[in-house]
Amino acid sequence: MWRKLHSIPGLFAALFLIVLAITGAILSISPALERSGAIVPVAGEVSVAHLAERVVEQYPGTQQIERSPSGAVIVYYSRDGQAGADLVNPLTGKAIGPYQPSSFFRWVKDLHRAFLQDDGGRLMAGAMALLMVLMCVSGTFMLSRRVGGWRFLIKPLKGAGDHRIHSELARFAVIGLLLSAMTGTYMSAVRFGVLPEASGGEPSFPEEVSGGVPAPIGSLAALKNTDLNNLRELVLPYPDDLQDFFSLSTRQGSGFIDQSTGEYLKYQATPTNSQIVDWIVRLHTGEGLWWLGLILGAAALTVPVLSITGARIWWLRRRASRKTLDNADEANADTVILVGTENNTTWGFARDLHEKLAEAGRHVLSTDMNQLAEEYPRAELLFVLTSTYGDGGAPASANTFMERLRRFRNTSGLRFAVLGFGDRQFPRFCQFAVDVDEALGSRGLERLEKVTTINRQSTDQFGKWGDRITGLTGLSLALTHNPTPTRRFDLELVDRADFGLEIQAPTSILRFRPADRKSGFRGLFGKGNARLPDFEAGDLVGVFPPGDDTHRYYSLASSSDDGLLEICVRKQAGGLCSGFLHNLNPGDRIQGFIQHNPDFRPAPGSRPIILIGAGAGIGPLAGFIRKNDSRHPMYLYWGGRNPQSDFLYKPELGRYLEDQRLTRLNTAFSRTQEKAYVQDKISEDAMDVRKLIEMGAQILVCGGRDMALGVKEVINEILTPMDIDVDKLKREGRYLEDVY
Ligand SMILES: Cc1cc2nc3c(=O)[nH]c(=O)nc-3n(C[C@H](O)[C@H](O)[C@H](O)COP(=O)(O)O)c2cc1C
Repeated sequence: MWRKLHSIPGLFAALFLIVLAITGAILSISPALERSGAIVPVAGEVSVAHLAERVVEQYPGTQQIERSPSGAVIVYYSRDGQAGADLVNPLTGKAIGPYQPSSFFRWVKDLHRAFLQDDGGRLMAGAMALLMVLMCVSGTFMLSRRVGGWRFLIKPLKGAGDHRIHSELARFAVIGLLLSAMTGTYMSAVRFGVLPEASGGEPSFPEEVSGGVPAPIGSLAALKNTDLNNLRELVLPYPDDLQDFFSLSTRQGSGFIDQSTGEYLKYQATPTNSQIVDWIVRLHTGEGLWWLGLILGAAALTVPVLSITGARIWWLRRRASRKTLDNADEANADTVILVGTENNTTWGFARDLHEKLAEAGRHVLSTDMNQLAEEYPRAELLFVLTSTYGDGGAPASANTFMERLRRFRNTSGLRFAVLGFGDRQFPRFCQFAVDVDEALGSRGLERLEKVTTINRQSTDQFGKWGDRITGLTGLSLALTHNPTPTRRFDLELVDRADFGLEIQAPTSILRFRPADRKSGFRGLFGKGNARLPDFEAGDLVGVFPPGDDTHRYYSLASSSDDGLLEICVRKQAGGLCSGFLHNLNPGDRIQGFIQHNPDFRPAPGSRPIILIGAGAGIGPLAGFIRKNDSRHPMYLYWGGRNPQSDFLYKPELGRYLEDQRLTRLNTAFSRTQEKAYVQDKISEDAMDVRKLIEMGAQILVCGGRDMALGVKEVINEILTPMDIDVDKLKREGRYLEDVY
């Protein structure tokens, strides 16, 4: 529901909202500009009487003195029958220059208020402000759901690309946008009479005046008692009319002052409702609050980017999940397909299944696993297609599924089959699918087919699963989905550093730069401009060995900002891809693609980070340290075999210690006298490690599975007195693993 509330009005209103936001941002500068040119005396320094006296000396024909919310003082006068207006210095009453409101700002204001139209435009602007309120609220609800609850709204976000930019910007700007939108809506509602205007701020005209000889303006008590900074406007009496009076308006109230006695003839304090309205207008315009104006302006500037990224997210989601599939509704579906995905490839398989089931006459509903309803009253078949992420965990579109499942009622005797998508390169192959299968079974649903796993999106395995389902249900399903091949780019090896040859653990640090394909015009003219795609240390590069269409993932030790793509690769016995990489010479080329892995990153902030790795697992950890420009406390535990042979990144780590990007380095070597593993070093440092965890430290582990298990065991021992365990830290995002 929140998504619909967010995306439909968003798409419709994007263009109008962009105009409102950009004009709002421009207007937000105006109070700050005015303020920077204004002379503002300190409170108590200048009274209205003092100012009026000076002004009248300079402008004998003064009719009105006005003070703008930013502090500029304007005198309206008549001279030789001509009306004029000057900006004056409030300390001396002398002219600064003629008062000429900027025609550019006036035009921008008209565009902002009414799209340069009359009431129709104003109504549209008001409606847009209301839509913006809706978008801010629905967006905040969506974000809270995405991060797992309101408590986590400010925690570091996962994800990459448009999603990440959209959420980060929205989180930064939402309060400012909401404030502008709510105050704008209010102002519009008052303008069109939907809400009543504030009233009762003006006193009635005085019935009687003293009629005495006018006293010098600087001696009038009511004006002497009013500080200039509270002034809004002072209207002077008509010259030589003894029955006329001063009319004074201040922040606190309005009144009429006798020109002879200098006393108030009538006074009315500003009622609370007028004060509230006044504040609402100031909060919207930033008038008199120039710093707030600039903050609101900065927030408004995010709207064009939010609109573009929002539209792209909507479009990609629509294309990927094709929610426009001929979807049955929850009440009528006889077949339900639930999809768990991080990067949407699983949706491609789900779509094929959906279409084939629909062709076979079923009423099919396909949706994300996180959208599981409380019941599907008519459904007989449930298919769950899900990938696995992180260390055997749920992908993004299924991360609240298990919780939702607890509220699910199986009212129609559903039979289910789970199909897991994963990659055997990861130790917990299709683990989430297995967990979902077990959870559905334990909710009393009948298993149509045992959980099936598909390695690397194999079309062949998918087809075979379809054949089995055909046999079990009698529905003819010739499943044929063939995922689109990933876009690859070329890389050229720049240099390599080799380690571990003497101790039978050949490991190399390989650095690549983007390679030009040198085709077409670019190839003909000069070097071309190949660029690395965006990535961070901890992301993965998928590498294709020649003649093989199956990629292998390697964790990245550099980020694209470094200008090079760096990986650390251990040569596996009989390993096709690692063998190929180890045989490369500078100038040789490979093909790869980037797979983002935002779940494996150090958290921002000042809490300590404990990095733990062994062998080639040091790659991404070294990348994190290299990027530690803010000198975040970082502790590295790393295990190798022999310091003379496989001490990877030794010189770099020395430099990082020196310039404090790395706080402490602890190494363990297993093929020396010491015979120590990394977990032994952690165990020796148990007290220190516990203290760091008590301070909120985050732990990142990278390397082989056995090492990761050993480390987990030791950390669990360290945590015992704290009455927590690694699983709890994992749930809090404080224990991350990149294990292979
Ligand atoms: C960072 C990362 C972690 C992964 N972790 C696992 C895992 O633990 N187990 C597994 O079987 N597959 C794992 N995979 C493989 C994906 O599940 C597999 O590529 C799947 O087809 C992706 O489908 P999706 O794009 O719909 O999410 C991982 C992939 C990546 C990029």
